[in-house]
Amino acid sequence: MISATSCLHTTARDVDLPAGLVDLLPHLNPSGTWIREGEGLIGLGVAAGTTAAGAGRFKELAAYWESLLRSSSPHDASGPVALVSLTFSGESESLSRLLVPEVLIRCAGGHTSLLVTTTHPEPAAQVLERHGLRLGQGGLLQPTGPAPAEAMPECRLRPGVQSERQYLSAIAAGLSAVHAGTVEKLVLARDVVVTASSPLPSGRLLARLATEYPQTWTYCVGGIPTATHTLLGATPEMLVRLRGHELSSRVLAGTIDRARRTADLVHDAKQHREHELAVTSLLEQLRPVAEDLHSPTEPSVLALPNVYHLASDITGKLTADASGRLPTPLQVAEAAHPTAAVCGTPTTTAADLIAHLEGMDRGPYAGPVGWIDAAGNADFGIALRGGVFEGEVSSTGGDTLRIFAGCGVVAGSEPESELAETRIKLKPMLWALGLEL
Ligand SMILES: C=C(O[C@H]1C=CC=C(C(=O)O)[C@@H]1O)C(=O)O
Repeated sequence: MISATSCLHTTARDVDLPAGLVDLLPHLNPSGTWIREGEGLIGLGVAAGTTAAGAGRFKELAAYWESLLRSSSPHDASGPVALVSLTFSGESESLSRLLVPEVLIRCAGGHTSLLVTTTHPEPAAQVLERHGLRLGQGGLLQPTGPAPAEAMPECRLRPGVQSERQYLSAIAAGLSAVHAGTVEKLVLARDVVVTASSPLPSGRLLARLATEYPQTWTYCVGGIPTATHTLLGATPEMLVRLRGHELSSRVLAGTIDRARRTADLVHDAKQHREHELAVTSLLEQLRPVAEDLHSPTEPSVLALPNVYHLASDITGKLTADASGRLPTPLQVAEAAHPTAAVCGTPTTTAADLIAHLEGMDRGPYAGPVGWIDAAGNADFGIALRGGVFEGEVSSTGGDTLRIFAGCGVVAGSEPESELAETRIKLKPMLWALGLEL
């Protein structure tokens, strides 16, 4: 960790890529990514970063970011940019983290820029070389080395904290709590563990996810040696996106296998109730920090290669305080998290039941993940359809990956079909690893 009093210098310039961001990924060991439809960002190395734990994790990361900005030049939309991942629960043993990459390649609206952030004067070419990049004639940014072999190391799959049978019992217990009226909705998750014969190339894994699931946000946050997890995945759910004072969210809840007909989702009252509770929770939680919140009267259907989801795109505006200050991105993320898409209704009772019935630490799974910039813009997705490297993590990635998936339990849920739903939600990561359930 670099202390918050370190002075950060960011230089920005336009560059060209021989192909796109996604094609660059297999050549690199990213400390962070956030890519959708070929646009977004790749971070390399860590110029500054910190970790936080407990109920105060959002505030601790926010305080660190504020002090970092005070000692940075320049600090506007051109830099610096931080990647952020927060744990689902304040009781997690995992650490929440914020990191400013040394190198950030950012692609938006067909325009690519390069940000190099350092704590001491160092030629940009040297920093780039350290991360396997070279800036050629005419601003062409190219990898210096070849991409690792296409094939993934041999992977094996084993049950996580709960076997499928134990998970079915947890769902049955959750359903009893629904029938007893303790909760109306409860999202229960499980994990599976993948062990590989050699370290998994995280850049190639991310490239496979971004290529096969372009409609999702392919995320990765790692790079801080003191933090125990590197998180990666491809989430279809946006908790909050902030552009100036404009806010938007994509709420997902209600799922069927892509092999079925959309009519099975659209005409299912149980799926709609599950969805409505997720939308209501987000709107209620955002109300203290936002106004003019609009949600569609009916959800739409989001088609992904593995599933159909009910989806609601919500918009609003941040509310300024008496002195005209807008809430910070981390304040908004804290207000919004956790929605009933990943926790339940009512929130606190559901969170207690989750801790008890899942018997595992969710770590960063289902927590906010994304980026913030110095101008107050941010994307915070919900860390779904992903996994966490465990144990020894080499520079190319770890060889043990814990992957998570959950589903909403409401009146009318059937344990066997909820279990089947978690299998299809595990599919993107398993497919990227060359595995099937
Ligand atoms: C909890 C997960 O998905 C959530 C997001 C979309 C649909 C969901 C559902 O239909 O249950 C879940 O609420 C997960 O992917 O692990």
